[in-house]
Amino acid sequence: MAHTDARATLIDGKAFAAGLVERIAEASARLEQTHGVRPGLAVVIVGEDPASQIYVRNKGETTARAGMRSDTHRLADTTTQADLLALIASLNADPGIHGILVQLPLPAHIDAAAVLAAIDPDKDVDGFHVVNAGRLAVGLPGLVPCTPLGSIMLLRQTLGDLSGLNAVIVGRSNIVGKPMAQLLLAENCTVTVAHSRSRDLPALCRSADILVAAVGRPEMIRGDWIKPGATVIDVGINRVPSADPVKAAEGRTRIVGDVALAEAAAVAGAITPVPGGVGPMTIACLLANTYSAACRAAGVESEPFDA
Ligand SMILES: NC(=O)C1=CN([C@@H]2O[C@H](COP(=O)(O)OP(=O)(O)OC[C@H]3O[C@@H](n4cnc5c(N)ncnc54)[C@H](OP(=O)(O)O)[C@@H]3O)[C@@H](O)[C@H]2O)C=CC1
Ligand SMILES: Nc1nc(=O)c2c([nH]1)NC[C@@H]1CN(c3ccc(C(=O)N[C@@H](CCC(=O)O)C(=O)O)cc3)C=[N+]21
Repeated sequence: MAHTDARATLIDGKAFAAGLVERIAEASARLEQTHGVRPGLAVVIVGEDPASQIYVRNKGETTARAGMRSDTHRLADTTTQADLLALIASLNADPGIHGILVQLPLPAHIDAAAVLAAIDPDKDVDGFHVVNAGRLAVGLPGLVPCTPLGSIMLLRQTLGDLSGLNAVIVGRSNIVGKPMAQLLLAENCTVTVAHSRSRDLPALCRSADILVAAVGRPEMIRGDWIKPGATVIDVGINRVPSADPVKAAEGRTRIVGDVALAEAAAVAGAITPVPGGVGPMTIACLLANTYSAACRAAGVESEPFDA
């Protein structure tokens, strides 16, 4: 994309996601007409974490917009691991449910790894099961984590072919950083994964043609860490006090990314804003994964969405 002035292009993830959800809705309707299968997603949330409640509500609304079935299971934070595993077993066995998402984080008394391992890998629409992580690592088809998948779609839309570009990912979590590295490698990028022990992070970031921030620290990445013209994908979702001190005193909050947006936009070629960037893509990709899991269950080839 041409970089003609000092202002970066804002990558409109919200608009891209809306178009994607529309295409998924059409493909889902065709699947239902031709094979009598309506894609079904089950979301399981344990406890009352307010941020999680927002994601779960957004997912429910978007799933309805796509004409899919969406069941939300709200469990008390005192729920035992055994009860949660029993619910997952029943969802694994339910032919009307093609995707299962267990909202993270789980309460401390529950072993999250054991819970993720209990989900049928073919219904693991988060792509967090070791079988799907393994498939991604060796290049086999499988369910790919939604946030990295959505980020790659935005990069391809912005840059086209990613071959040979230097990509730096800040963050090495199993849900964002590591799968993002696998996907960028598959796109023929030269990939560096940075984390809390990395030395001279600003210099590392300045070497990036593609910079992915998945840290969870509000506005940590500054404008002078960015290579002029680089493409920046800000995955961070951080709740901070409102910029207006009166509202802040009332306890009002706003959401910012891991990148200082105004500074970065003066240097980068293109950048995803927060909100309105990667977040809506995560939800759209969750629906894309649910649709493809439903196709697989029905023995049908899924239609591709990566426009
Ligand atoms: N937009 C969306 O749809 C989604 C957004 N998110 C958001 O993305 C962010 C990251 O999420 P997630 O991957 O789950 O987070 P984790 O907390 O699991 O991982 C954070 C990573 O950042 C690294 N890190 C922490 N501090 C520093 C530092 N000072 N310098 C360099 N690296 C550092 C950590 O390093 P180390 O491994 O060494 O500890 C770790 O690898 C969060 O803001 C989260 O809310 C997450 C999922 C979806
Ligand atoms: N099993 C599991 N899978 C997840 O994918 C998962 C999870 N647990 N736990 C929490 C994180 C975070 N996450 C987000 C999804 C969408 C938005 C989103 O829609 N954001 C919008 C709106 C933000 C707002 O204003 O509320 C935006 O950025 O524009 C944000 C964050 C999924 N996660």
